[in-house]
Amino acid sequence: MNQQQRSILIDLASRFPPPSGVQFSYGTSGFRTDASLLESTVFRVGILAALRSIQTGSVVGLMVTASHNVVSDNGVKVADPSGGMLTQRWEPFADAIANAPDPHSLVQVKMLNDCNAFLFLDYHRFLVAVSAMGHPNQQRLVFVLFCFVSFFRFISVSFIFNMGKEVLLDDFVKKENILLDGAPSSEVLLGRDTRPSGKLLVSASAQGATSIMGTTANDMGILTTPQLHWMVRSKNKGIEATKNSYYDQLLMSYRLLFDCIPPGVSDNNMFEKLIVDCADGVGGEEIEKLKARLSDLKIEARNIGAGVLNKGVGADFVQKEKIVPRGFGPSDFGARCASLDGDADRLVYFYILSDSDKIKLVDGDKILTLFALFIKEQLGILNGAENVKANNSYQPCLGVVQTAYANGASTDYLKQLGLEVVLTPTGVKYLHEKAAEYDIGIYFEANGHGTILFSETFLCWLDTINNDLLSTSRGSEQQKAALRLLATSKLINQAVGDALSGMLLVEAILLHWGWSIFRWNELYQDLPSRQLKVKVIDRAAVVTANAETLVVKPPGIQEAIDVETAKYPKGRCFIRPSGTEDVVRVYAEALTQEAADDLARSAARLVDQLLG
Ligand SMILES: CC(=O)N[C@H]1[C@@H](OP(=O)(O)O)O[C@H](CO)[C@@H](O)[C@@H]1O
Ligand SMILES: [Mg+2]
Repeated sequence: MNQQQRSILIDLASRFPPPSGVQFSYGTSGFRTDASLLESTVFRVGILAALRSIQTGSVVGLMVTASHNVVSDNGVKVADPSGGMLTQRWEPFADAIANAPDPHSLVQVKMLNDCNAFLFLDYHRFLVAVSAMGHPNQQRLVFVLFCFVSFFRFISVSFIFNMGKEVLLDDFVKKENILLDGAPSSEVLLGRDTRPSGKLLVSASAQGATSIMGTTANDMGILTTPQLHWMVRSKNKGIEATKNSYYDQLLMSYRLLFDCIPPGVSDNNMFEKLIVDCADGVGGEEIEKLKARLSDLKIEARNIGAGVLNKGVGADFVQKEKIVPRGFGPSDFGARCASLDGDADRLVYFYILSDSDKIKLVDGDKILTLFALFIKEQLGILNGAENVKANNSYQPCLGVVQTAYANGASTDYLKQLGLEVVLTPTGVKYLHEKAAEYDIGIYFEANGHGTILFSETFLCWLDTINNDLLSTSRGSEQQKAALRLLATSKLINQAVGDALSGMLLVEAILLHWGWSIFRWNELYQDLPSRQLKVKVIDRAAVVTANAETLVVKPPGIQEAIDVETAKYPKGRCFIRPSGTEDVVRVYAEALTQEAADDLARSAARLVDQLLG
């Protein structure tokens, strides 16, 4: 980093001093906290995004959102050039840059100032000594001695103080081989959800990004988190990256799936409207845009922005509380309903049970199961095709990825279908990475965040098969199966979980089989479960292993949980530190709701006794 860049950066950074006494950590989903504490962090994440863009020679995204958190919170996360989450390798740097104590510590060796302080002390001593002497020879001697001592002190102090000290940005740039001088132009796409604090924070992040010379910050305005990820991915593939092109792609592929519905499928479900709770977040406005262009699906959007974001509404509320969200009531009994979260990257379905505020939740696990059944069916049809039999050297591998929060009944059901099911730690960065190892990888968190990833190899193979079938048996079920899979790969967001695209795929699959939400929900019965959270002094004291199903630290707690769990038939229980809140989460599952509640409460008590 040259001197000019250094001074621009220090000057800008000093306008965004970090709050005192706050330690930031790039958690499950970037940095998240009270919005008033975040200006310096988003500025610095802007710098990080610019450096990542320079390193990869690609467009990088920066999203200002706190998803399902309360409206006064905000957050920031980076989308890598693939459209996925920031590479985990850069997370320690994200922590370091967010926690650097002052602007100078980003680019300068602060310790030189300490050396100067030592020299000042010497100079002061020198003046005192000289003024006490009468003879000029004595004064000269003291002067020479002063010069010697100061010189050696400067050398040794500089050496000792700077030994092992790092200049954060310079060191990182060197280590990651980022060529700042003469680098090709770099670009960061910025986006935000509807939080009132978002505008100011985006402006700070833009200043951070452009403080790195040659970087352009392109503000995409208010959009859903998955839209920003989709735009980053598209732009890097040379595809137009606008909201319009996003909707074009979604609607075109939905239409293709609609046109491929097998003949004779019951249309019971077809004309019933879908009611969507938009969490009073960004999904509200976006779903209105989608609706305006959708002729084959009736959608009624509620909680589209007039109420308080995420308050008694949204996917997180519905999934955790299992009660009707604000704006819904007994008159909606029997309707097919869905909930998005504040930034529209989570989706759950539900229906209202009669005479109560209770709902039947159709969660991320059920969405995953629906997708898995559909893909499996299409692959089965395709395997029956002569062209595929003739070219059977390639067998696409389908894998399913869940976390420990997946309901045990869903995992059992998926395994019974003969599918390979893998568990990863919580956080889509882990699930996404694992799913990308398959030809077709389906991942979902129980809370409704997930997608289907298709490998390039599989898509090339599918394209060839589809072209062959087009010439030999156009319009056959086999050719339609190939087309359905191709359309699904375009409809479902390949960058990240996306409530809007996920919702269209759910709707297309329900239509494909003529299923109601009740039929879908009957695939398997969820085991009763309970989630609790416990406030602790230091959540980092809890260390887990085996995809968060075992506690390694503090010692003794896992054994105690095991003793409690053994008391309940089909009992399962685990604890883990949250990555987005200052709590330890407790999850329990058992044969009855009462048992699940008891087990969760006993585990929460253990956590409280040991760590509270
Ligand atoms: C139990 C639960 O729902 N945890 C959520 C929540 O993470 P925690 O680390 O549990 O706070 O927020 C994450 C980001 O949205 C999401 O990926 C994750 O699934
Ligand atoms: Mg979200």
